[in-house]
Amino acid sequence: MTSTGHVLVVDDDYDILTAAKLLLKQHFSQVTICNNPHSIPDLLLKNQFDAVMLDMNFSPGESSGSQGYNWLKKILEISPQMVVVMITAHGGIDVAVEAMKLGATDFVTKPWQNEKLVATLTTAVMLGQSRNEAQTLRDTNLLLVKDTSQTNQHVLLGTSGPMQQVYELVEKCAPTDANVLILGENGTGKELVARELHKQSLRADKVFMSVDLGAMSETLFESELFGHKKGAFTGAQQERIGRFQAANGGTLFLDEIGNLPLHLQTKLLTVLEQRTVTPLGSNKPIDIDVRIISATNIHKTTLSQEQEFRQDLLFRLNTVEITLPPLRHRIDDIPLIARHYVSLYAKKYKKPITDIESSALSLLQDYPWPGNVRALRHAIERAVVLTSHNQLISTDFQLDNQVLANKDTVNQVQTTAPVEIELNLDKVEKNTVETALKQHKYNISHAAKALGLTRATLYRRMEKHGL
Ligand SMILES: Nc1ncnc2c1ncn2[C@@H]1O[C@H](COP(=O)(O)OP(=O)(O)OP(=O)(O)O)[C@@H](O)[C@H]1O
Repeated sequence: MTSTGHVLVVDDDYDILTAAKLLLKQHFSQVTICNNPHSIPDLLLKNQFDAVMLDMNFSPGESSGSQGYNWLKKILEISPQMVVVMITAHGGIDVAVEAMKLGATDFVTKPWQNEKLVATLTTAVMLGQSRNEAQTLRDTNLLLVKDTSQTNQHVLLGTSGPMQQVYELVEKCAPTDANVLILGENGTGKELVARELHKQSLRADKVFMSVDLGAMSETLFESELFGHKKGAFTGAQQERIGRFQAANGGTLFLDEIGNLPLHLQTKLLTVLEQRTVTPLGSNKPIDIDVRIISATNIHKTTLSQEQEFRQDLLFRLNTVEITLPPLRHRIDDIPLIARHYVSLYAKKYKKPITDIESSALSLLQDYPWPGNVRALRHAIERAVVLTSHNQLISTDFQLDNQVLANKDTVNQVQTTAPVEIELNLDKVEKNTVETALKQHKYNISHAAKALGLTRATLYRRMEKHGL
């Protein structure tokens, strides 16, 4: 049976080469023979071999094997993953052992037994093919890594004070391997910051893998993250590596970490503590080396409650914490971000739009953007698609008037815990008083009026809550 595979046989004895070719071409799709080892570099450059069969001695009377060692070294220099099988004279076991120390994979003795030679080379070709495949995957991965980190889609924009602080933190902790927890409302750019941390880290040329824990079903959690063996559960028809292993050497971004149920938090904690994963259906732990960046839109106060989130896990995840401010707290960034997406979408939809009018920019700056930068980006995309002007104008934007009318509520809702609704009356009262004070810039008369209280009552409540 012929299997795919390209074999190179190098020997100075032409009879050996002819015999090898006659035998091997019945078993492999291509066999190249060569009687002059000086042609090896050129052959390696011009062909993709899966295995090389290499003689040890190339001069009459020579039996030390030193020529074979030198050509073996040369081959591995040019092609480090090459599988080399040495041909040794009968009794030359010591020489063969030495060659294997230098990187040869196996050896055959002359005169060979046909079946043994074919078996040895079949194993060598299979090993060579999987090494070539792995190399191709590594190269492709490297290209993808470069491609995704350089694309315009992933630029973190903003020059406002709050963003400067974010950049500073990113720059400081990116080159360390510290785990980072990124906090912020939906759409504030948490994933972009995670990518930036990876881009500026020592792992930049390795993979950045993102996992949305919020979207992962509980039943799939373990197999997705830790992988599984064939037959580990009904439906596991193939062995599959998990995200931890796939991200090995690189960065694993665990998005929506706050949505992880408590019992799965325990499993994650074990992996982070032990730095190993055990695929489902296996009992062999695999070492992993990944940097963990996690993110959540859940408020820190909620995360800090033991019944919601394991504090030992939180402690592992937030060696450094980066909080992204909502867009309404950095409205100076809106023109820059808006113009960036205008030009991106104008190009994408091939529309001759050059800019955005200043009145439209003011409108965007006045909008509270509960969906933050993601919502701004979508609004721009929609406007670019629908407009018939060369500059976007206010009426190109279909902003939600209700959100605009309740602008202050957006702030209030988003700055308190967005997911957990506070039910403790005392706390609700404190939050409401605090919000009213902030909204009215600590003008007691206005805040009291908004709350339906007299000034004296408001003062009493402020005192009660230590405000
Ligand atoms: N500072 C920024 N500059 C440019 N684009 C941004 C910025 N922040 C966010 N974006 C864009 O907004 C969108 C949402 O960003 P990202 O996914 O990073 O937010 P997120 O906080 O992780 O959101 P979620 O909490 O919903 O997962 C993306 O399209 C991203 O390109």
